[in-house]
Amino acid sequence: MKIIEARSINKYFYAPDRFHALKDISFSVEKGEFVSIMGKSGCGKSTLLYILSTMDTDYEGDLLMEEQLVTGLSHEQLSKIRNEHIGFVFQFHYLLPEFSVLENVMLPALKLGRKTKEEIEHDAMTKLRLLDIDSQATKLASRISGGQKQRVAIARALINNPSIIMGDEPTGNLDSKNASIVFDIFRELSDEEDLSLLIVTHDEDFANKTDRIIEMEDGRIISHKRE
Ligand SMILES: Nc1ncnc2c1ncn2[C@@H]1O[C@H](COP(=O)(O)OP(=O)(O)OP(=O)(O)O)[C@@H](O)[C@H]1O
Repeated sequence: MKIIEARSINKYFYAPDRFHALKDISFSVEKGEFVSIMGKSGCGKSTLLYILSTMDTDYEGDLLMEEQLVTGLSHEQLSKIRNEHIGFVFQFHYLLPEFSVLENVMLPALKLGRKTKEEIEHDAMTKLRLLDIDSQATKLASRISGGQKQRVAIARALINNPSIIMGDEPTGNLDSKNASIVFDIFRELSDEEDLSLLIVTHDEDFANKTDRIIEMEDGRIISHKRE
């Protein structure tokens, strides 16, 4: 099944001048597939991820999630889809420093309001165990290392059991040892949990180990390299 699909997406910016930022972008990510997006600075990677994650609705073309058209839905509907289907991991973890590790992971599920606090706490501990960071649960998020913070950010991205994880340089701020730990976690999530991953990276070693590399140049996809 296609978890996400872009059909002929074009994006223009109008300030200061008209600028064609994404040119006829078409591709899809299958269930359980681990895909990386590479390309020089300014080629449009973040702009594309912003559209695919349904945050930016100002584009031409169609976006489908789990084979349903999402282009044209209201902001409320999109926000629901985002919360239920997409987990985000960024270069900077954006954890709330004054909250505990456990509370940070619980937050997106509390926001969704589907389960009791006890159930959410149980789920959050399960995710923290999966990321092998449950021993840090009661610590303040500001009091753990950079690599640990990124693992907590991944646990948080997983809390609502999304079908896809999208990442904008999630290992960009980590040393090589921690970057490799985070990569291995992504690989395991793809192989064992059948989770789809779409990760923007500048790290060629990282990209070479994913299932497919989407290479961008000047707003276009110029190749799909399958490993
Ligand atoms: N809000 C905006 N208004 C005008 N132009 C923009 C805006 N946002 C991005 N751009 C332009 O669109 C192009 C793509 O930007 P984008 O941030 O997607 O690149 P990127 O590939 O993610 O780069 P990087 O690797 O440096 O993060 C760039 O030329 C950028 O200057």
